[in-house]
Amino acid sequence: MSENLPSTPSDPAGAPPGTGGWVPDVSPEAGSLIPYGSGDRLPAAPAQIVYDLVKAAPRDGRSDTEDVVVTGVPVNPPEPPPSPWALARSGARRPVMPTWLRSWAALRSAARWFAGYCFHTALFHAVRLPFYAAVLVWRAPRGLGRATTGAAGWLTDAETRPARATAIRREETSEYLRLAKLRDARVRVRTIVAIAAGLPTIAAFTITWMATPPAVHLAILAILVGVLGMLGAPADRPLVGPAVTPTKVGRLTADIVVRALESLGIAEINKARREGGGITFPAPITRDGPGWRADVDLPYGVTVSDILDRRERLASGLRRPLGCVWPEAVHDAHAGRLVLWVGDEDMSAAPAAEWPLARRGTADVFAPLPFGSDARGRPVAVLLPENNVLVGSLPGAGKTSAVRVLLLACGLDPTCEVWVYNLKGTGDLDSAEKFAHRYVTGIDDASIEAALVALRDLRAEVVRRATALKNLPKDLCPDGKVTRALANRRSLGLHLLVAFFDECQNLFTHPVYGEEAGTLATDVIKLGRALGVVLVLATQRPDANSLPTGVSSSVSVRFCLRVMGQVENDMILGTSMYKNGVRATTLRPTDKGIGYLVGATDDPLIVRAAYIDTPTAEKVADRARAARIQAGTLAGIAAGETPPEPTERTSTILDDVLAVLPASETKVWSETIVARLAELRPDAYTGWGAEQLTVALKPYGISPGQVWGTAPGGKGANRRGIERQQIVSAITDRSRSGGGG
Ligand SMILES: Nc1ncnc2c1ncn2[C@@H]1O[C@H](COP(=O)(O)OP(=O)(O)OP(=O)(O)O)[C@@H](O)[C@H]1O
Repeated sequence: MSENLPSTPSDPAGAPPGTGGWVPDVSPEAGSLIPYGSGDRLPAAPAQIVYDLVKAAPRDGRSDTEDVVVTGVPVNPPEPPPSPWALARSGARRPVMPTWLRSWAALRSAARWFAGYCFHTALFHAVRLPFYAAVLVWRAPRGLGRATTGAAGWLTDAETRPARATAIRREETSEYLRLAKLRDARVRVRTIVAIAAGLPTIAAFTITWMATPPAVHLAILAILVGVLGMLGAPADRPLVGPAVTPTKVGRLTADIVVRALESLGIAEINKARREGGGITFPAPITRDGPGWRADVDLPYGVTVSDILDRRERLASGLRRPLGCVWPEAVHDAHAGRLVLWVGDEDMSAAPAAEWPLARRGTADVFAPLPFGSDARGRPVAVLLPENNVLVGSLPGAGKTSAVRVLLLACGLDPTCEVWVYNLKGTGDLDSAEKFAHRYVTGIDDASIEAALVALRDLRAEVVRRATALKNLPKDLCPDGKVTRALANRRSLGLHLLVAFFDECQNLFTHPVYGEEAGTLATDVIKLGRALGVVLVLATQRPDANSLPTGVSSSVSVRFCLRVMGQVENDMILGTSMYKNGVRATTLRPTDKGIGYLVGATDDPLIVRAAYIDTPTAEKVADRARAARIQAGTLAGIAAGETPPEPTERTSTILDDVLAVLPASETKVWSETIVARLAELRPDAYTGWGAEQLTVALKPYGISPGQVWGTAPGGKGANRRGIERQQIVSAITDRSRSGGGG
């Protein structure tokens, strides 16, 4: 009904412009709408509550924080409760335990915060102690003066002096005499008290002074000066200031949201507002995590993408830092439904939530792995089985750190086999050496070739797994895919195998290995999904040349940190994402580790990846290694085994094809060659068809032609095949150019 109702134009007759519209009835029969400006009630309608601020926006100098109240019905939360029972029925029950007591992690985090707070406060004041001392000394004479005047005033009953003066002025002799008598009595008593208390005190003080060493004298003097200094403090200038200045974040109200949306300069919004239609609120603005959430229906014709384009202006309109303002589309609603979440704190400035596995615990790679948190501070996890992950951004936005989170999580599951190819050549992922089966870092040809060999091996592994899975009894593998139960049966070799390729553009753009690598990666992504082989690819150059289309279109989980343009955005996040308002282009250079995550949850989500610094990563890797030693699964490079044989690493498709083409055969059918290749290296070539051979040889400029041959039955035929001489020439060229092999 919210969309079907006229927002405002159907004002009751006679309502002056700017006073009509609809606001929700918050009476127990919630759902009815009250036309404001008329005082009439519409019949109750069982519908969604619509908050319409078309004409309620502040144009009359009201402050932002004031509620918009029209005909006595407030639009902005919190609303005066119509009846406690109605409120209780409709309200969400607050959790019995406070959030910080609901898990050990939360409790630890709260305790850490408190300890940090105390430490900071203590340090803050400790540094200022000399200053405090100087101020106290400066104020002590005034304090002494105040103390003396106060004591003299008390002894002489100074407080009744005005009463006596009044009696004298009014010439009330008897009243004056009564007051004077009273004063004399008081002064007498007070003098006796002063002598009785003062003389022993002075005596005790003198004895102590004479009996104690100079250090104690100093302490006594310091205390005296301190007390006098405090007595001498001006009322408006306290000695000690607060160590933490609380950030006061204003409430998000409908007025503020409307004002911000109006300030975006979107013609349709302003036109709709002028005509009395416009912005409605399908739900009250509520607290959601450490911020406010407003659900907004934009005027007809305005889409959420229009708003996302102007996030910066929106932040200005809301008077909040950019990193606090996170507008989102609601993908299962209409294109004009906006969810605006406004955080109390800039996301990039807020401390990142600690990675739950940073200090203790192991992981289960068949369950979602903790990855980071969303803008609202809710944990975000990524499921690896049946997925592949692509991470992309401009240099330095936090790709490797995001990859490291997944890498260490995989390491913490002793059943998970991890291969790491850091083609950036830095030591960012070095901690993985302690538990990974394969670990290579470098940007030289040898490292890139090693990555290619890994992809070949992965492809062969996929083929092996497919056969292994097919041969399993159906009751063990009802869904035809690798499961935790199958992974636990070590002998089957169906555990999860996750291969990480950081800066994978260096592999895919390699003049010799690039094309084959692209084909292999696409195959592995497409075929390995259900077979427990997962690729995690990170690239800082997401364009058509650096990321094969087969790869960019097939990965299912995508994390895009800051990028420059629409092409890169859609390359990483998927086609039309930019158009749909999922724009990593709006992120700022300071938004390190923050990006859009697509595929891990139903809707794209803005996520801050957990940040694991190098010392912590080393400790996590130690735990991962220990867990593997205990489970008996430490293998490969982490167990000191030698990396794959150099012959294997340097052999290429050219060498293998030449190996199966004896000099006696000048031209051979492609199908014959792949059959021989499968015999030569079953692990690498089983399952290959003539098509794959064509793709694999294409980078070397070799394409099949028509070849006359004889089929097994003895019948001659013309089919597609390869000339041996082409292979020989390609190998010669490669050797001349120093291309390896
Ligand atoms: N989640 C995060 N939270 C806070 N800071 C982060 C986060 N991720 C990364 N950073 C910061 O950003 C810096 C760069 O991160 P990282 O090396 O992962 O970027 P990159 O995109 O891989 O860079 P390059 O493209 O050069 O490889 C880190 O040193 C760290 O200071």
